[in-house]
Amino acid sequence: MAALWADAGIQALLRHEVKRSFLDDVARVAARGYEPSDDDVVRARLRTMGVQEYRFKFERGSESGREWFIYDVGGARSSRHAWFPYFDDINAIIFLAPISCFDEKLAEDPSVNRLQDSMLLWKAVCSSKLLKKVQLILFLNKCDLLHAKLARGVKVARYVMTYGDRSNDARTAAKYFRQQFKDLLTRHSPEQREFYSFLTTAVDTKATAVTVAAVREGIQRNHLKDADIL
Ligand SMILES: Nc1nc2c(ncn2[C@@H]2O[C@H](COP(=O)(O)OP(=O)(O)OP(=O)(O)O)[C@@H](O)[C@H]2O)c(=O)[nH]1
Ligand SMILES: [Mg+2]
Repeated sequence: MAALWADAGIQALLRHEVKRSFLDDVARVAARGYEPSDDDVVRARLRTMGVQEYRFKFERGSESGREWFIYDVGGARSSRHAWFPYFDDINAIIFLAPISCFDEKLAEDPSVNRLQDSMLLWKAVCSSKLLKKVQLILFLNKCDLLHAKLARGVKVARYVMTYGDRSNDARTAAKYFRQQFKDLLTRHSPEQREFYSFLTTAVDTKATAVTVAAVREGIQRNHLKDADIL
């Protein structure tokens, strides 16, 4: 199932158009009575401080009465220590890695490459004994920006030495990064586990809703299997 979705992600990636910025929309945003749309909300930069908890209770459908707890954790280095108390009793981690950032540095440490930092963090999560039973789901995010960056002529091989003479298109680059993350999971997980990955553009709310629905189903199925209900 994961592979199927990932391929769908590649198609979406190749079709993707770059999102507009707030500056393109200044008249609308500055108008009296402006109300942010869903697109505006996902385009806002709102740094997560510490950990934010969200609870959802389904009122209808097959999941009626079931409650989900979602914890959004800050990804900045100074926020990561706050994650550990939440490792105890979770079913799944959705890990977002920005694949367009292969040529960027961390704001908190300009000597560190952002994608490299994501990979090291992913490796640490995969290696954790505390998390060995937790389902890990990787979102290779910011595919629209990856596409735009490569179309502008930025060369992956200039920043990622191991990229070699592979083609400098978004599809090849995304596949290459996905394989790197997969290798880390395979090599560093304390127990064998499945690699679930999706190519995402989080600001594309329609496509993301489809991905999230698939992920939700996958987590649910895993949970029921673990509880021996399936
Ligand atoms: N173009 C584009 N922008 C994205 C995408 N995903 C996130 N962004 C933008 O990236 C910025 C940062 O997003 P946040 O959600 O604040 O990032 P975060 O990873 O939660 O950061 P922390 O809360 O500090 O951990 C926002 O302006 C988002 O709109 C994407 O797939 N494509
Ligand atoms: Mg955040």
